[in-house]
Amino acid sequence: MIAIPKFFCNQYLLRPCVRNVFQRNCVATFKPSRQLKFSAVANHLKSFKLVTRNVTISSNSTPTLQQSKWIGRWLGTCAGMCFGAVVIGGLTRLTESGLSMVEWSAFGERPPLSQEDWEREFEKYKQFPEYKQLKKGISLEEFKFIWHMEYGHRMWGRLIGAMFVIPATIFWKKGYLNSALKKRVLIYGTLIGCQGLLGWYMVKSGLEDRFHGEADVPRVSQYRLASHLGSAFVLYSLFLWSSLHHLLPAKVMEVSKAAIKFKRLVHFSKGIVFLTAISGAFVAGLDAGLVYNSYPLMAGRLLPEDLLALSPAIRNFTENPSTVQFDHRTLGHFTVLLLSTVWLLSRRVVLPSRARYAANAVAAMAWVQASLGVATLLFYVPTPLASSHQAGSLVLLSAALWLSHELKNMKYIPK
Ligand code: HEM
Repeated sequence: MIAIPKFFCNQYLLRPCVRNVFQRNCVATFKPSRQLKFSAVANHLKSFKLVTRNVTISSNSTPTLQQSKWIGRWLGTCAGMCFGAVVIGGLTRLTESGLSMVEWSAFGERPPLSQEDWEREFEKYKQFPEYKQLKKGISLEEFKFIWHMEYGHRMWGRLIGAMFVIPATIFWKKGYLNSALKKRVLIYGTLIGCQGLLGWYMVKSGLEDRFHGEADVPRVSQYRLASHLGSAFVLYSLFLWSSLHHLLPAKVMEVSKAAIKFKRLVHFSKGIVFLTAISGAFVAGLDAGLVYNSYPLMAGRLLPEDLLALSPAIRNFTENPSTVQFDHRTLGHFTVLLLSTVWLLSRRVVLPSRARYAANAVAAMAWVQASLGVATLLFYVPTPLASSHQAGSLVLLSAALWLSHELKNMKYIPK
């Protein structure tokens, strides 16, 4: 039996007959009669160990196919849970619940159990600007609702932590993880921790005593909201990418120069989807979805009158709600145009069949997402539409990631 790590196949671009066996597995096995065919491969694998008389070339750096599947399922579950966290976080923001818990503890806050506990918690909330300026006079029942929304979001985050750490420890101990995976696990774990800290750092900005006057609405900093959402998107993307790597490995293909250009365009589009999503976070953070509720014009104009109202001009891009909405619309339009071009080009180049499905999904989702955005605007940001638009951005990003993952192993080999 001969076992060969997948990265080796990618690196050496093995002939198609050999590749087909390798693509699906991190480790491929062969009967002794076929060994000779792979002797050339074996020669390259000097750092691997010859074990049995059937020539087992094994590397402690490679999980088996079965182990790889389990790792893929685990990372896929973490990705799904991150998706859930983004949706719950969005609902928490849209129901104005995010500032109801005024304290934070890394290992979990104890929920109030008795009537006295609840009243004490409510009293604490009353000391902060959101209650004083926005929610004065709400009942204890209303407070309980917003408190539970925020509590649910925090606990979901901790559940992700547990869902990540427990299997990671088991897989690590059982030797399922090679050194590259161990590094990744450490990075992902750190990112999960940072995500929680960033969440609290964001909430703190809404609790500070810095809101004065009627027009000054107590809310979290749009910069911190965008960072919290952005890092959630990064974490989700890493989990999804690694899960695809284990469950749906990309085909190794020799392709034309045009296909390589297409691959670069897909990478660029993925970046633009991410950028558009971050600009959306600024719209959400400044409640900029409520400043111009007409489409395609903004109060009858292509460019809003107050586009550069703040000085210095650079501040407008992150602090002026009109400019922030304008930028997000423009980026949204550009995203749709770009992804439609990707779809058109995908018909003209030779691609793996799954990549074609992914290109269809990306283009269709871009149109759905833009339509949801327009509807959110025209109906003055109702919670169900705004939440669907937010979830749609993750679906769109997932489709873009899937497409670029399918193209990952396409290589151009000059003749
Ligand atoms: C097609 C690419 C688009 C993507 C990837 C995208 C993504 C996003 C994201 C991630 C948010 C933040 C949601 C949140 O944190 O709650 C957002 C908010 C928003 N987007 Fe988009 N968007 C796109 C297109 C559009 C278009 C074309 C429009 C309208 C012309 C639009 C209007 C809005 C509005 C009004 C909000 C604020 C909603 C709120 O306050 O919750 N979007 N977008």
